[in-house]
Amino acid sequence: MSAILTLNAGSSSLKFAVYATATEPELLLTGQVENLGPVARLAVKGADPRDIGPADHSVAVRAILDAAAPVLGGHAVAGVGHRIVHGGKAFGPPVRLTEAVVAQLAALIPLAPLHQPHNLSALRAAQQAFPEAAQIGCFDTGFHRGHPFVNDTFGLPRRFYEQGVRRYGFHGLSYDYISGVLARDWPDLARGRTVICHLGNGASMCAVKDGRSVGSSMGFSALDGLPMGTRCGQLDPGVLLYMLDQGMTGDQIAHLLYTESGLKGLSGISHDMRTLLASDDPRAAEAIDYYVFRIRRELGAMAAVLGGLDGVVFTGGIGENAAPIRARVLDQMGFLGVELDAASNDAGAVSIGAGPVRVLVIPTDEERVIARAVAAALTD
Ligand SMILES: Nc1ncnc2c1ncn2[C@@H]1O[C@H](COP(=O)(O)OP(=O)(O)O)[C@@H](O)[C@H]1O
Ligand SMILES: CC(=O)OP(=O)(O)O
Ligand SMILES: [Mg+2]
Repeated sequence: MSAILTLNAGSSSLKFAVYATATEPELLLTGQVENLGPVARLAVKGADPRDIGPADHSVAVRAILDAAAPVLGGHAVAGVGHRIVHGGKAFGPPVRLTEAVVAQLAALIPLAPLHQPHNLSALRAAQQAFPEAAQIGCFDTGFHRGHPFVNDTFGLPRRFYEQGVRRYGFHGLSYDYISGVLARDWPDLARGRTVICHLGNGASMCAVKDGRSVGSSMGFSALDGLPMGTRCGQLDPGVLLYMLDQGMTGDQIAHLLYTESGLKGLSGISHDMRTLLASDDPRAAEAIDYYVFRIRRELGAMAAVLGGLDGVVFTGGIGENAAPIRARVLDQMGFLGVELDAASNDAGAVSIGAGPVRVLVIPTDEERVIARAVAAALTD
């Protein structure tokens, strides 16, 4: 029996899964190295999490290959599926990661510096470990490639659009997975108008109509839209001009916007929502206030884009686990038909709405979307 390995490098975690190859791959093992940085943790399902000390993405890949070895031992790895955050203008559906493709993807590193280099270094590690396996790239931007022009463009001279300066949108593997769950379990909703809130360390929202993305809060890079763990979210471009005028270099600005901003920058305490929720420091409260405010604003904007709302879905580390954040996001949203059932929300139920708009909490599974793509590629 052959196996599929998936590698999903996020900004704060490296998630993996091992499947037995089948059209609907059968999960054998899943886990992640989380909290990448000075005290990273390896959490493999079914085992106690353990601290692995300082770990960047490359240390994490090695820890994952070690952790997966006992399960992989009995199976030949036929394919490795990689989450690739940015596919740019050229890539939508999954592709084989040939050297020519990798060269094009490497050119997109400046557009997703927290992800793209790690996605590609995970590929190199996997090529070394499994030289016979098919290496398949699955793009976070893919789900959004059919965006209508108005949500794909900026108000810049046309040549920038032609060059690829577009609102790509990200977290597409997550939105693809959630849309699949809706189609299976809530078919009426899948045909309707839904806002999916992917609230993880990176965060975005997607307006989905009849199963297709018609708008995303993230744009050209994974900086736009909502404030995130360490990223700023939507910013007046005049602020960038001000920073340049103050003598900051492009690299300094990039570092500030990607790694020193968002919840971390506003609170001065942590990028981690768990820490902020547990803190009684007023700066933590203000960071959360801004986070919630921006999600609410985007929800209203997306309801307008969709021409109404049939469903709201929460997913991602914060969306799935932080009941108080969900409650605050949906407070006083009755004018949109959104009411929260507080008891279901606190109990961690799947369906937490009380009004006409269905409100759901659905754990995302980007790995499964990747594994399905690998399985399909293996039969081509
Ligand atoms: N119980 C919880 N309450 C609040 N926030 C949580 C909880 N569990 C996880 N989180 C948040 O989820 C974030 C990680 O989300 P995740 O989707 O796994 O991240 P990534 O973007 O790296 O894929 C963490 O930064 C943490 O703030
Ligand atoms: C695109 C992005 O922000 O991804 P993540 O949430 O995994 O950091
Ligand atoms: Mg993620």
